[in-house]
Amino acid sequence: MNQRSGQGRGGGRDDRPRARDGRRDSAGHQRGAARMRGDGRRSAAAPSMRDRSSDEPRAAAFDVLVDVETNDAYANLVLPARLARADLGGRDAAFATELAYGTLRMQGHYDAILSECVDRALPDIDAPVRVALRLGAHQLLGMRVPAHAAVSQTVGLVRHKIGAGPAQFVNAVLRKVSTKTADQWQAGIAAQLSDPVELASFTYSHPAWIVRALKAALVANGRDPGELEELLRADNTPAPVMLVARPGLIDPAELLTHSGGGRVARLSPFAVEAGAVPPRHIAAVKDGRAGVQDEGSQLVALALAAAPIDGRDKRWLDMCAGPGGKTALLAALAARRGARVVANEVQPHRAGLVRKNVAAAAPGSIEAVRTADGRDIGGDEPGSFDRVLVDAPCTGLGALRRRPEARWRKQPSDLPELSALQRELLESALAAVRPGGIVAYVTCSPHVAETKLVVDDVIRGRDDIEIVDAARVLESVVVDPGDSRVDFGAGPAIQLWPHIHHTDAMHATMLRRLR
Ligand SMILES: C[S@@+](CC[C@H](N)C(=O)[O-])C[C@H]1O[C@@H](n2cnc3c(N)ncnc32)[C@H](O)[C@@H]1O
Repeated sequence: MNQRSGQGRGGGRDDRPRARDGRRDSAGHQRGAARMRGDGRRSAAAPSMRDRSSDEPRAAAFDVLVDVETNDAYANLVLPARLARADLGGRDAAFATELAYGTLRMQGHYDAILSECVDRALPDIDAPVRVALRLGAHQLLGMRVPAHAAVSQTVGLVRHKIGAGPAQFVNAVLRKVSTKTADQWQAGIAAQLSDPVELASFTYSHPAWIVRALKAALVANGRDPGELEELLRADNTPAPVMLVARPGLIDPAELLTHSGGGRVARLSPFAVEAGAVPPRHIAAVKDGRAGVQDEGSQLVALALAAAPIDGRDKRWLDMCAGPGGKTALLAALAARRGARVVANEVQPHRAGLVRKNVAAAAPGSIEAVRTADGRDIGGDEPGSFDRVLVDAPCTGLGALRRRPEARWRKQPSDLPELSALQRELLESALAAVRPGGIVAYVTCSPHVAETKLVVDDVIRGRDDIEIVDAARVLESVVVDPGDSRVDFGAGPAIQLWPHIHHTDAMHATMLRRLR
């Protein structure tokens, strides 16, 4: 799906757009389809952004998109650097961010539309030209940029960055795109799709395998599969930047005063929604008393610390710690009760990031930051830890709101290797924890193959492991149990959802080792 291409003349390079086949002009137009998809966040393109003459934000977005497309770059890493290089701030930075992130999120949707307007398979078009077409399509269909500005500015960009021939081609294709509204394109292509998964995939711009996986995850967690569209829409909605005020180091109220108009969050007692001040400019973030951390990540760490255990509670292990967001929160919690954290990370540079993240940790709350394979710890140090966090490497399908390109990069073929590693890490954690101690198995993915199936496989046939009702533990740590988002399901596992909890879709299963 979304590669409805290659139907044209094929072969030689021809920069003229294909004549439209006229199949869909009168299809029943679905009113409000673009709004329904949650794409583009039109409000991000406020009137002040509608007719910009400056090319700089578009140039920045284009460079980021080319980098992501051709070098597998991460938009959330390259965009801030590119904005800084161009000295873009305020509305220009917001415009460039919406251009880049919105284009990436809705890429599959736009590719399906663009494929109707060109005479060759999209992958056969040079990457920078393909990227420019998507960028233009986003302005035309997902933002309130007037058509003439969207086309002329994008064409000017292509002329400057690539050349006159490609500029002509982009001009012709974008003019064709602009002949229909977003709702008309939606209705026309939707009319050709009878499979509900393919339809959702096109409408909400998610690969079909992810649509299927998210639906299966909703069902496996006792939720109504009818929530799927809401979930897909939430994935297309930019997530607020969340900060954590690390307990004992800074109060949320104080952090709030430095963040320029944010607000305290409703679930994690340590979360603050960032205001106008970029986190990198907040002193407490720079020195490690606070950090950028999704509320869901805070909640699973808080739940691990809150789970009741009998006896000693002195030594905690964070087995997959890099870059150290949860380590820093755990260390702050451990310091309050005289416990110490061992942070482990297999990649040396990520272990370095853990050290940076715990720079402000209370003396003694970090026993060590190690660089080692977590799979060896259970064998090397059996029964040594009272609490163990396995924040396992995963597909990250729970954080699609924050990583706009991730959905196009992940493949179902990633799963077998990842889930094998996840099993081994969990087995090691269950060996490393002492009898009576607790392991939290955490993923930033709700995929059943990375969550329930991993846990089921690892504990199958074992009578020395008890599953803890983590959902009830979580209820005990949230700031306002009366909040409508406090719906953590029947348990025992925690599964958070962007469309319910407004967090990343973090999963946590808690296991107690009985002997
Ligand atoms: C989901 S991330 C952890 C995020 C981290 N807990 C945080 O909150 O900042 C998973 C981490 O596991 C690390 N990792 C992968 N394989 C590992 C292994 N065999 N042993 C230890 N760490 C591993 C990855 O390098 C990555 O840094």
